[in-house]
Amino acid sequence: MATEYERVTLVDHPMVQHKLSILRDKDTSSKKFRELIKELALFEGYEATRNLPLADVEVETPLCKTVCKKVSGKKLAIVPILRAGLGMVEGVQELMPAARVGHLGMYRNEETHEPVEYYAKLPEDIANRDVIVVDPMLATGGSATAAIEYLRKRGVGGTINLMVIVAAPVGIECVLDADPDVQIFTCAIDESLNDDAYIVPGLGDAGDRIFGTK
Ligand SMILES: O=P(O)(O)OC[C@H]1O[C@H](OP(=O)(O)OP(=O)(O)O)[C@H](O)[C@@H]1O
Ligand SMILES: O=c1cc[nH]c(=O)[nH]1
Ligand SMILES: [Mg+2]
Repeated sequence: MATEYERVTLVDHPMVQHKLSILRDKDTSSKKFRELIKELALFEGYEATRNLPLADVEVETPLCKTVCKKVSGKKLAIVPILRAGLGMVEGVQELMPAARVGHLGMYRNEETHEPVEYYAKLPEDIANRDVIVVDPMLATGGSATAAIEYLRKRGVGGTINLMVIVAAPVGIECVLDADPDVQIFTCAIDESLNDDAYIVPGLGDAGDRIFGTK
């Protein structure tokens, strides 16, 4: 559904809200957490690809020839922000098996909360692709903004969609201000950030919960 922000879509299907509630629960296991992140990424992917262009194709059914539609336009790349974004890749890949995957490694400095870039490996032809950046958490917006700026510097001139699971208003505003074209998809817009820049109520540290590191 539309939100107060022009370029932000809230994916609030009842099944999404149900799964998100389980994801937020501190007693949800790491295994279940990974499954839910993957499922939510698949559901969100439907929304993020809603406006993909279609072209006519001729198909011969067992009965006759007919004209149908197939997705056309630019090829896609999925770009997870490591680590937590990795948890969303498989869900989006189920929807778009042919999409290439690029990786951007970033972690937040615990004191300044600024993103530190430590890895990048993108498809060679990234400049010619539309991109879906995936990361479950949009907190201050520093990591997502840095990722989008990196992609623009690497020549991505077309569509960049950012898919997150939980977003804070300050993070949304940071990303929208930084890029005039980016579209954001999120399953929830939470209240605020705490003093450690964690989203409240949020779901904790997504990377640690996916990989069991804490
Ligand atoms: O909007 P921001 O304030 O930048 O915060 C969000 C970032 O923080 C988390 O990553 P983290 O730094 O915990 O790294 P990890 O995925 O390796 O755990 C999260 O997955 C985002 O990338
Ligand atoms: O709430 C938050 C904020 C940043 N990163 C997370 O994993 N969770
Ligand atoms: Mg983390």
